[in-house]
Amino acid sequence: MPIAPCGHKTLLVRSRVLFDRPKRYQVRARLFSPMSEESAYAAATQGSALQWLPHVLTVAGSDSGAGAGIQADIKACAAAGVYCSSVITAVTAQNTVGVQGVYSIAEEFVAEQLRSVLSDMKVDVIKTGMLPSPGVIAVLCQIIKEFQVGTVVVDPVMVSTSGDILSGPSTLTGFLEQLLPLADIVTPNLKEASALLGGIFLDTVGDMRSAAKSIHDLGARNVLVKGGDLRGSSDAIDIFFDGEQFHELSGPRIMTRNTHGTGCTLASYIAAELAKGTPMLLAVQVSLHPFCFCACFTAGILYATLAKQLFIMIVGLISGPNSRFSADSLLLYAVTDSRMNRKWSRSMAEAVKASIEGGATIVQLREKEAETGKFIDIAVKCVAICRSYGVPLLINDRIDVALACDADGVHVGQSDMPVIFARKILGAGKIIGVSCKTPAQAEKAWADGADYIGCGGVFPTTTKKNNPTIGLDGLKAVCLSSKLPVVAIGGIGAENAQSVMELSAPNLKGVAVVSALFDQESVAAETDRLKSLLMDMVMTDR
Ligand SMILES: Cc1ncc(COP(=O)(O)OP(=O)(O)O)c(N)n1
Ligand SMILES: Cc1nc(C(=O)O)sc1CCOP(=O)(O)O
Ligand SMILES: [Mg+2]
Repeated sequence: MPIAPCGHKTLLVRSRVLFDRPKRYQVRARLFSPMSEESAYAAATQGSALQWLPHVLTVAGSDSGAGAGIQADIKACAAAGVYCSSVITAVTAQNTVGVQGVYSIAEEFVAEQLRSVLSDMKVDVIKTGMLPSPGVIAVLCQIIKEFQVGTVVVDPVMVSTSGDILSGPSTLTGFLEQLLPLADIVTPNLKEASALLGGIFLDTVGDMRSAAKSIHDLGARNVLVKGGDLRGSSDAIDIFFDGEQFHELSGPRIMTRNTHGTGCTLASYIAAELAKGTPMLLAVQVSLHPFCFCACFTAGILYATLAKQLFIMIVGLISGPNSRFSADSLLLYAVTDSRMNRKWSRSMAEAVKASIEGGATIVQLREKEAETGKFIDIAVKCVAICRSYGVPLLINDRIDVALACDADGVHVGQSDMPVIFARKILGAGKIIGVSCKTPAQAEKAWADGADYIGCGGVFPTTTKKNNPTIGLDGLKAVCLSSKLPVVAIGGIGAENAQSVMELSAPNLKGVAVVSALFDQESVAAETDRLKSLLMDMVMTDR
């Protein structure tokens, strides 16, 4: 299909037809992460669909048993929905018990593999694993600089879980002087952190904090010291340090010796999240989260690896499009109201379908009156409708209902189930939104693992009783302090949407609306009207 250089909208819409890309990436590329016209054209005409996909390049050793190394990295990225290319630095004869042999690849051939991939494909993140020689580290660092790779995740693999040496002491200088200064995050376990710091003894969480700071001082921008091996603690505690703040990420320890490959899997999952644009701390939290809610898996790093890989694959497969939240879907957020449906004599299913046909980009079932059985009944129908259109459906307040109907997530308020517990129950694959009226609430939402913030009431509303109005200033304060995407709510319609979207806050992604869509004769027509206005605002914004 020939594509002529043309206006931005047309080009992107056409290029969307060319590639059978997952819907979330279509929307992102089309609306919110516009490439320049030239690069969109180049991608559409020269490149493959790979140009559009988040892409991790793993530079690591092959594990014949496939529990760790390159094989684990590829599986973790696949489970996270991210393309993974691989540069092999060593071939190991290995199983879950130990390493029987290592054959290192010459640095020249590692360089050749790196150049092959980087000269052809857009790589978002390089993740490093086993780097068997100082020469391999040197060529890797040189090529990272040469190709200006955006993000580097360093898993400083030195000794396998079984105790076998994978990178000898000769590589230490390379790690310290060349690789760590390029690292956006480094993920040592206790032994590796100790080795990087000249063999110091790490025995307490306090030691882990000091180690994280010292490794940060060596040049890594973020450090995750994994405490799975820490003695005497009932919880597995990891310390994350971003140069300013420490975060203690803890979860109950699993008593297992089956830890082969855990480090590779975690670092790859973090790399995959970063490739998708997830902010650093959230990427780390999400990578630890999938394992929190199941009795067999815990936050922390002592997991049974094979079961863990299986689990993340299952999460990836069964949760499908729900597992990855795109902030772009907040553009026109339809929040239902059954009283309005009764007034206009339509069923919830009819209302939801009409809002999607009018252009709603996400739907929330806000059901304040129905009994649980009835709510689930309605929700099951609406999930089926939304899924058939590829639009996420969230459930207001009720985590149990969301689970029962396999909704894409929930929206909770400050007096509903706290985000941290909702996340534990729902896992990383579901979307969690939380209402925030203040910067402090926004900060907590982020730390607790929410995906987005609903902020209002921006204007007075009659839909929700006794709802304090925070105004445009209140909305702006929350947006400016929030690391999460924000959707504005409360009294918003076609007449004032522009004043909301004009706030110069890049994380303000859209408007959530009840009455201006559902207390109307034609839901589809009103949704379409508001959607067109929002689209125009987004387009002119660029
Ligand atoms: C997108 C969005 N933002 C805010 C809310 C309000 O949630 P909450 O404060 O829990 O109030 P109720 O909706 O439960 O009455 C929302 N529902 N959606
Ligand atoms: C459900 C809800 N939450 C709000 C908040 O401020 O958190 S305002 C609101 C109701 C919004 O309805 P309408 O679009 O009809 O004004
Ligand atoms: Mg609520």
